[in-house]
Amino acid sequence: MKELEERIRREGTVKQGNVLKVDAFLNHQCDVALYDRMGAEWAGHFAGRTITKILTIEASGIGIACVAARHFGDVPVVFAKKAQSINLDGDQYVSTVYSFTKQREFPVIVSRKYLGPEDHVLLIDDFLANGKALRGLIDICEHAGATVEGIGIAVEKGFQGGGDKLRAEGYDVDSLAIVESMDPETGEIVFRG
Ligand SMILES: O=P(O)(O)OC[C@H]1O[C@H](OP(=O)(O)OP(=O)(O)O)[C@H](O)[C@@H]1O
Ligand SMILES: O=c1[nH]c(=O)c2nc[nH]c2[nH]1
Repeated sequence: MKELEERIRREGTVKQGNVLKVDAFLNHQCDVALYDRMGAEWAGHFAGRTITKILTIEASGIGIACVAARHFGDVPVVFAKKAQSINLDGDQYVSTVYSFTKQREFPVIVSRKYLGPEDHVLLIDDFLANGKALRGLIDICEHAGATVEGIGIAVEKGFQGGGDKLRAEGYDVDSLAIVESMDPETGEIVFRG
């Protein structure tokens, strides 16, 4: 998606430790009109697939997934929680995810009420790096007996390999911008062609 690539070039900054900071529009301050155009792109890519639910993971995926849902017939959006809460009751699917930005493991929890074998799921997230977050969500779908129809990602860091491993396993991963390399010294960002 050219618009997203240009926005990353214009407003993104490359940090040490393979971190791309795009919090001016994607995952801190939110450009909702951009989210809407991203949702339209995924709707085009996944047209023809039956999607009954969108699944994402807190925190940064939630806003993007909710706007995307408007392009998939307003299907419900479920987000995996990263902490137990007195607000979570009943039976849960639980997995574990190593957080790239927080550098520690979190439980990922989805109530059994909101995901089941009848569901055809689109996974949505802001970033795909090593693929840990998606592995947690896929694990939860497997526990639920739900079908993963596809994966929509805003920014994939291709050089970290998580996306290509998932593609090799047969998942339909649609990343709107794939960063092939980025240099914290010069700030240069190269996208996959
Ligand atoms: O492919 P991966 O290596 O798993 O990296 C991608 C994940 O990392 C971020 O989550 P994180 O827990 O760092 O922060 P968040 O609370 O901003 O979502 C991002 O939102 C993705 O969920
Ligand atoms: O803002 C972010 N920048 C990143 O480089 C990244 N990788 C995973 N998750 C991320 N979030």
